[in-house]
Amino acid sequence: MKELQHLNKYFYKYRYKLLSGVIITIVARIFLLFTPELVGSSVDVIDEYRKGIITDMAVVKRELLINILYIVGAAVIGGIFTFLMRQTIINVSRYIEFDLKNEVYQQYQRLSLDFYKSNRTGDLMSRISEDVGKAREYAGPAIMYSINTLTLFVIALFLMFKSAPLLTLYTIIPLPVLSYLIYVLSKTIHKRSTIVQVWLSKLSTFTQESFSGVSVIKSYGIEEQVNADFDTLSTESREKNINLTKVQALFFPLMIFLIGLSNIIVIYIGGKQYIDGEIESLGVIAKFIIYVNLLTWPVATVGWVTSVVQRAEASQKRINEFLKQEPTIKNNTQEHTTVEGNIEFSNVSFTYPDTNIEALKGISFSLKKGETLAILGKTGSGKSTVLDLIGRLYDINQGSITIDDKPIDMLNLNDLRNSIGYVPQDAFLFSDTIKNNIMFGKENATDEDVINAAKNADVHKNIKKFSKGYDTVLGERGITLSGGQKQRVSIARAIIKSPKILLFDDCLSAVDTETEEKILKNLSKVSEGKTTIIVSHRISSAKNADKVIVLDDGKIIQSGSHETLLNSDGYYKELYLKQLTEKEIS
Ligand SMILES: Nc1ncnc2c1ncn2[C@@H]1O[C@H](COP(=O)(O)OP(=O)(O)OP(=O)(O)O)[C@@H](O)[C@H]1O
Repeated sequence: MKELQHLNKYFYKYRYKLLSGVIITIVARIFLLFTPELVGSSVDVIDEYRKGIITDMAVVKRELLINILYIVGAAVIGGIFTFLMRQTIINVSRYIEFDLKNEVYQQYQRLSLDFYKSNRTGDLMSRISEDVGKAREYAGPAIMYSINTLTLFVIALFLMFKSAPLLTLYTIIPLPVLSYLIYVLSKTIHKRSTIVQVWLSKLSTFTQESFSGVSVIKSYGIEEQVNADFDTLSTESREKNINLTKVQALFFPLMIFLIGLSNIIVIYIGGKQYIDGEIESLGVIAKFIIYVNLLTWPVATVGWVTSVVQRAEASQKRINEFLKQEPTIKNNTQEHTTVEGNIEFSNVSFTYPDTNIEALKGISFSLKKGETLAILGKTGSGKSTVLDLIGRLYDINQGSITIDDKPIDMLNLNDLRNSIGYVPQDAFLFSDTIKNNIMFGKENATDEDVINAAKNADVHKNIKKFSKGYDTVLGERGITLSGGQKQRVSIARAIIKSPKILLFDDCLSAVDTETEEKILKNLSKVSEGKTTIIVSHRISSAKNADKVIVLDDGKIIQSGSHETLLNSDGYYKELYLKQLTEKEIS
């Protein structure tokens, strides 16, 4: 129960709702317990009439009618309170589930990139859905059924002991056995349903992938192979489901068997005691039969609740492990920082913590506010890493990075990131309208801002061609943009917020050189006064930059302006000549 203590703050938050739920539960159960006593007294009235103690039939009828009215009244009021019981306690558990999901989600947002590298997306999803769901079962149903059982048990046993102590002892003998068996059964059901879930998720991942990759499957003509694989998976999944149904099917027969057993004990022992004169009336046997039936469910839930609490404890443990993690990239100051855009790298080295790859080795360069730097180099030479370090997605291992002469880790992290417009190598767009995808960079942007940004990214004309224009929905169930269009929407998103620092990571690779030329021309206007870094494989993107650096295996092998680099032998000049020839040929 140690891990579940995390939920106590939520219980406290909803203490009034919870308390009213507890009271309502107790009241609901009390009304339920009127029935056995009333049935018992009805049977007694009939018995007394048969024995001649009551001689007037009208008295019998009146007594029975009153009892029936009480039973119906108690059932109606009990029913209303049972409804309210669910409305309070189960609702509280839904509120707690909502809060806990938000808490986990906010923690996900807080954590740094390395956290996402070391945890699989599936795991992150299941913490926030399945594990939170299991914790909810503890916060709602488990508590509700526990109070339910406790109230019923205490009051029913008191009433039963009062009228026939020995019979009570015999009657409750099978109940702990029932509770234990239900506990074992619930655990087995849980184990098997977890396996079913695993297979279900394998099936849905497989199906999802085969839908997304349908063009590859069709073009390779491997439909039959895919069908066969699906068949194997679904057969296995069916077997697991059948295994689960087998144990689930035991649940009710077991309950009915044990209720039957208790009934037999009541009738046999109760009957014997009645004959021997140890019980004063037949009504006792009648009401005991009802008590047994009333107690069976709550007793069964003791076993169920035990296994729910165990599961919730395990789930909450996994959730707590995530909640306890601290982001590796910390915001070291709450003071606001205004960023001007002067960037300096001094002898910076960086090794990725997860792969131990030394991506940068002793990099130094400086950029004044408003200057443009182009970074070129072979694939894997460390270009994107330089941009990631400016956004402080990672902290460096050696050397120093300063922004406006302040160490980067002493700037307010949110202010730093807000002053950066970053266009990643793989443009990521949300399944939302084009307008919202662009506005993502600036919440309060006007339509005019959106259009201007799209124009500068040279994607306005493309967007206008869609029948719904800027309201076109992208992604699943929406339009799929071409690689170049995605890149340009992503550029529009970065420039709309007019940031102090613009980082373009090879984001013109999917557009033709003519469009590239146009975008670069627009960007030179947009980026006026802003520090800009363009990572590229093309000389055309670098030629107008104030400075160029060429990286190779994490080191700077050339630096200077376009002109100076063209005048010296090396990677830059070779690339220039190669791309010049390609252009001439095309
Ligand atoms: N997130 C990461 N985690 C671990 N290693 C990484 C990560 N990103 C890059 N690397 C490694 O760091 C090195 C530099 O990668 P980087 O992406 O900076 O190169 P790049 O020059 O931008 O390459 P490209 O031109 O292909 O985009 C590579 O060896 C790469 O495998």
